[in-house]
Amino acid sequence: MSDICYRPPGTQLNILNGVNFSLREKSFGLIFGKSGSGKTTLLQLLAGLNKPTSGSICIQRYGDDGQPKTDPELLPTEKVGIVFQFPERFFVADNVLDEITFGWPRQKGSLQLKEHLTSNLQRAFNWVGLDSIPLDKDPQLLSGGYKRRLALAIQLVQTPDLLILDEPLAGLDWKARADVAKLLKHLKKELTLLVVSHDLRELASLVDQSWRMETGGILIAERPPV
Ligand SMILES: Nc1ncnc2c1ncn2[C@@H]1O[C@H](COP(=O)(O)OP(=O)(O)OP(=O)(O)O)[C@@H](O)[C@H]1O
Repeated sequence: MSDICYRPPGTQLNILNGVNFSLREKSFGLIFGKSGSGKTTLLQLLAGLNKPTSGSICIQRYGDDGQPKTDPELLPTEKVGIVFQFPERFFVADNVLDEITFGWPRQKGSLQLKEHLTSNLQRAFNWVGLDSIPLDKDPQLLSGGYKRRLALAIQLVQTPDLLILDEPLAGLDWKARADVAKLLKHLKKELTLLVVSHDLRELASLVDQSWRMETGGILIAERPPV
C-alpha cells in the first residue's frame, strides 16, 4: 500500500494522509491506535469497499528464493475477505447452512461453481472447527465464539488470500477470546491476516508485523504495547 490518501466524498478533510505499509504473505499483521484514527477506513479501502482518493494498493508475489516473481499488480479485491466488528449482528438466515450459502448460485447451470463452493465449505468448516455443528441450527443460538467461527467460515469459503478482521475478539468472554485467538494462530498458516484490534494481550504473541495508527491516518511500525 503506497501513499494512500482518503477523503470521504463531500468532505474537506483527509482521514488518511499518505499511508504506507507492506504485509508479508502468510503473516499476521496488527494495526492498533486511538479510536477515530482511521483504522476501519483503511480496512474498507483494502477490502475494495471504498476507493482511495490517491495512492495504490498492490500485491507483489515472491518466489521461493525471495526474489519478486512479477511486477506489483493492483490487489484483486475478490481475493480479500473482511469480517466486520460484531459480524453476528449481520446474520440473516435461520440456519447455519443458509447463512453460509447466502448469495450462492441457485440455478442448475451453476452446478460446477456450487460443487467448487461445497468443497471449499468442507474445508472452511474444518479450519474453523465447525464440523460438529448441525447445519440446520439457528446461528443465533450458537455461542459467541461459534458465531465468530461461522463469520470466519463465510469468508474462508471464498478462499481469500488476505483476510481482514476488525476487532475479532470484541464482546467475547475470556474463554471465547482465547478460542478465537487460537483459531487465528492456526489460520495464519493458511493465509495472510490483517487485524485491527485493541485486544493486544491475546493477540500479541501471534503478531509478525504491527503498526500504530496516529490521528490523521499515519501508520508507524511499532510493537504492540503489552
Ligand atoms: N464517511 C465519512 N465522512 C466523514 N467522516 C468520516 C467518514 N467515515 C469516517 N469518518 C471519520 O474519520 C475518522 C476515522 O474513522 P474510523 O472509523 O476509520 O476510525 P477508527 O480508528 O476505526 O475508530 P474506532 O477505533 O473507534 O473504530 C473518524 O473521525 C470518523 O468520524
